[in-house]
Amino acid sequence: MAIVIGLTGSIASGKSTVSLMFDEFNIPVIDADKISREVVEPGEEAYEKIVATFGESIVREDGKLDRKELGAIVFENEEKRKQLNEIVHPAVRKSMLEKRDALIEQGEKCVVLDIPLLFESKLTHFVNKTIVVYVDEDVQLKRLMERDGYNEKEAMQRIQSQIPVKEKANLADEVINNNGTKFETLEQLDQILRKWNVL
Ligand SMILES: CC(C)(COP(=O)(O)OP(=O)(O)OC[C@H]1O[C@@H](n2cnc3c(N)ncnc32)[C@H](O)[C@@H]1O)[C@@H](O)C(=O)NCCC(=O)NCCS
Ligand SMILES: Nc1ncnc2c1ncn2[C@@H]1O[C@H](COP(=O)(O)OP(=O)(O)OP(=O)(O)O)[C@@H](O)[C@H]1O
Repeated sequence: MAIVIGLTGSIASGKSTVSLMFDEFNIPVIDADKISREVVEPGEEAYEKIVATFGESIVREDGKLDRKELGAIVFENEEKRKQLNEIVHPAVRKSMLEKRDALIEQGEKCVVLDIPLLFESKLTHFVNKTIVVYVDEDVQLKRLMERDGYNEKEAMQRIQSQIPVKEKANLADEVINNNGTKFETLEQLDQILRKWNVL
């Protein structure tokens, strides 16, 4: 029986950082953020729906979505964020499940689904075990502002659009504390995977 791990956390808590560590263990990761970019490429059904809903101002000159502009709209307005989710999420879910099943079919013993909104979207039935990558909110805010160049208001809007990472930690099978160094994070991941007999 393959084990399917749901990797989650809050924005900028360190999911992608932990994802890269799974790569080093040769464990495949299916990345919901990456898929959510693929399913909105021009010509895809979700793309057409987004343009019809949000208007031409969120389309760049090259025809692709202006993600910065769309982000500014949806993180300012909860109703619009929900509308966008309703368009994008079904296609993301379908693709993730197909990829998960194909990897298991190929004989992978462990597959990771990296899903930022695993708990918000109630997708825990997609996985057998959950890991939350936790950081204190001050560390999260600082890393988010540094990584994406948001001001404090923009960063806080994004943090507050999700269930607080502290609450997510209570829902997880295992928690990785990513306040420290990346090496300390790797050590915690290594321990969890040994405990689950994945390594
Ligand atoms: C709003 C969009 C255009 C902004 O794009 P941008 O390139 O700036 O950000 P990116 O997609 O890399 O997301 C960065 C992080 O923001 C958070 N986030 C993204 N979308 C959402 C959302 N709808 N609600 C809450 N948090 C979100 C996640 O933690 C994600 O890891 C984009 O995030 C989007 O299309 N979101 C809707 C789809 C979605 O929910 N994706 C997240 C997981 S499937
Ligand atoms: N232990 C750490 N020490 C220092 N910086 C870190 C650490 N972990 C992550 N970072 C940095 O913090 C930022 C956020 O991390 P990362 O991109 O992995 O978060 P994420 O949870 O994948 O974010 P998102 O939800 O936006 O996809 C990045 O710039 C990353 O390099």
